[in-house]
Amino acid sequence: MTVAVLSIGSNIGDRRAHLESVVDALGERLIARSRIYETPPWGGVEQEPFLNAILLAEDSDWLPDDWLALAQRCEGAADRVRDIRWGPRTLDVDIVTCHDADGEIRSGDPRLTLPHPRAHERAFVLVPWAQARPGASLGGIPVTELLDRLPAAEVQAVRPLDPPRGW
Ligand SMILES: Nc1ncnc2c1ncn2[C@@H]1O[C@H](COP(=O)(O)OP(=O)(O)OP(=O)(O)O)[C@@H](O)[C@H]1O
Ligand SMILES: Nc1nc2c(c(=O)[nH]1)N=C(CO)CN2
Repeated sequence: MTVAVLSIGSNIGDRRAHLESVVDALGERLIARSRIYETPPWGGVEQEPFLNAILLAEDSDWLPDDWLALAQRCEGAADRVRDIRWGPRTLDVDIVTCHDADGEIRSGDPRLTLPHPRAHERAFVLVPWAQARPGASLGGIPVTELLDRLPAAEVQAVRPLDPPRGW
């Protein structure tokens, strides 16, 4: 059994529909989801704002590779093209972390690095995650503490869409 924390983001086309497509693909695996946040682009590329959210999902048989395969299927279905690193995209699905019965799974494999090596420095990941799971931690450090380490302006710029409309 594994539980995965998925970060989903979109800044091209029908951003909300792209996020919803991952909820649909997860089906009964979905166990929790954050609200949807509008977030300034992270990573230095000038582009439109993103919508971001965090999804938590569970499967009794799946291994980390199965979560990556689902992420890549969803990106493919959204006609995701890989061009500029950290550039605009219809849909980005990252595996932030994955737990099994023994705890947080660690992997240095570049095809699937766990926990995600940049998640701890991204307010667009940490803010929704803390909202969906107030006690969450990453690499043994509480998400709220990771947030305290980021510039306050970056954290404050991650704003929930208003009104929530079901999310
Ligand atoms: N934890 C992970 N989650 C998702 N993809 C990962 C992970 N670790 C490694 N990868 C690999 O990273 C590759 C590039 O992913 P992608 O193009 O989505 O990167 P990116 O979103 O531009 O950047 P970032 O990884 O910083 O979010 C994927 O092909 C995938 O195999
Ligand atoms: N705010 C925000 N910025 C990003 C995002 C994202 O999902 N949200 N994804 C990126 C792709 O790697 C690059 N920058």
